[in-house]
Amino acid sequence: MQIGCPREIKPQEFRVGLTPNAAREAVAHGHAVLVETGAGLGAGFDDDAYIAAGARIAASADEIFAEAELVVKVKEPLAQERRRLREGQVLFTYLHLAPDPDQTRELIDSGVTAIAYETVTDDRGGLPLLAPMSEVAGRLAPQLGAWALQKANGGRGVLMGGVPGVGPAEVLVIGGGVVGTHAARIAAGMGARVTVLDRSLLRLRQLDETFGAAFSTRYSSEGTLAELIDRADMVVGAVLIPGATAPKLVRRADLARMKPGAVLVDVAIDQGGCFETSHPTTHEDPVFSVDGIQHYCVANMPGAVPRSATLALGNATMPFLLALAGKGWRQACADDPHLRAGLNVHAGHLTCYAVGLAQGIDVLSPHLALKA
Ligand SMILES: NC(=O)C1=CN([C@@H]2O[C@H](COP(=O)(O)OP(=O)(O)OC[C@H]3O[C@@H](n4cnc5c(N)ncnc54)[C@H](O)[C@@H]3O)[C@@H](O)[C@H]2O)C=CC1
Ligand SMILES: CC(=O)C(=O)O
Ligand SMILES: [Mg+2]
Repeated sequence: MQIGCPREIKPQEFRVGLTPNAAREAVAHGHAVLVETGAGLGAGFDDDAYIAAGARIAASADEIFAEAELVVKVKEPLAQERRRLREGQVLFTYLHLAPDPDQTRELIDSGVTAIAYETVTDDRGGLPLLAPMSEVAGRLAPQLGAWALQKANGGRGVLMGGVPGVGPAEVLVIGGGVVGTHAARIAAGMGARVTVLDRSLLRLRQLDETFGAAFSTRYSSEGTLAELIDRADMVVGAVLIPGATAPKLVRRADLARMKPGAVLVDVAIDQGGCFETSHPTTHEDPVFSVDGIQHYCVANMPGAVPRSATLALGNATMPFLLALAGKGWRQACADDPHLRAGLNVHAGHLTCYAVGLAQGIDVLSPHLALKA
């Protein structure tokens, strides 16, 4: 199969969908690989690394979209990329469709078959293609939040770990999944006093058993949130209902009760955000203030560390990429219900229930899509 990997064009996005290692593996399995010139540069992979892996280099994204049967990317296609997609082509990337009606409509209209990394599942209830980027974003969240807490950056001027005689920052993490766990670990490691909220008692038990006294856990409810938000110097939003728009857990009225200059890091912004006052920002201009509360809402946080993030993503996507290229999407999705859970759009139909629910659009069951 012809696999194509364009350069990412989202502002400040330096990750790449295919590592030279993955290209080498695909070529070894008999596939042809076409990579846009310069696609890997931001992650530290030059064209020669891809050529050495057996790939060809394309001069433009147009060539990739025209030739590739399977397009592999990192971020959702932007409008100019969506215009190049066509029926019969398979797109394998993050999509985050629930909060994005324009993208949803244009992907449906294009006829493409789109498999979203973030809704592929595994047999332990996890999201194996979201997890590596959640690990990265979770570890970045306290580091970036600490930057936003600095006075010169508009924050409250609180040091995460405090100093002898002065208490540490209070960090509240809402959602104890992959992002939340990694954020809590790093914030606690920086010396902050950390509390993690989740609605899953099982998850809270696992965190307690694994991390002991490094941070506290509380059951997530409106009451607990109301109690803890007033004290927080930093709140990390890390909830997820897979595929769906994030629930709004902190309302604008709640900001008035918070400490002036406190920081909200809304990692869940790619699913619409879990703070009512959030809107997506970019690495170029990551922070804005509402009612004196700092908001960090970058929707592609791992793009800040493209080398680490590309390697981590490439490790996770490789087996699915090889299955899609080796068997074709239809057989690969028929054989693997977890990959099938990633199918979001096919031949003019939406095929993801959570997105359909969010946008009020009819959904074709992924099972039926295999026959369409
Ligand atoms: N901004 C960015 O660059 C990135 C954003 N993300 C996003 O971060 C979010 C979290 O991802 P993961 O940690 O991988 O998900 P996950 O599924 O591992 O964890 C989500 C947790 O939220 C909990 N939860 C759901 N509703 C809740 C509520 N009302 N109160 C408290 N907890 C609640 C769930 O029980 C679960 O433990 C997702 O929206 C994901 O797309 C992930 C990577 C990068
Ligand atoms: C998960 C995601 O959206 C990202 O890594 O940018
Ligand atoms: Mg994102």
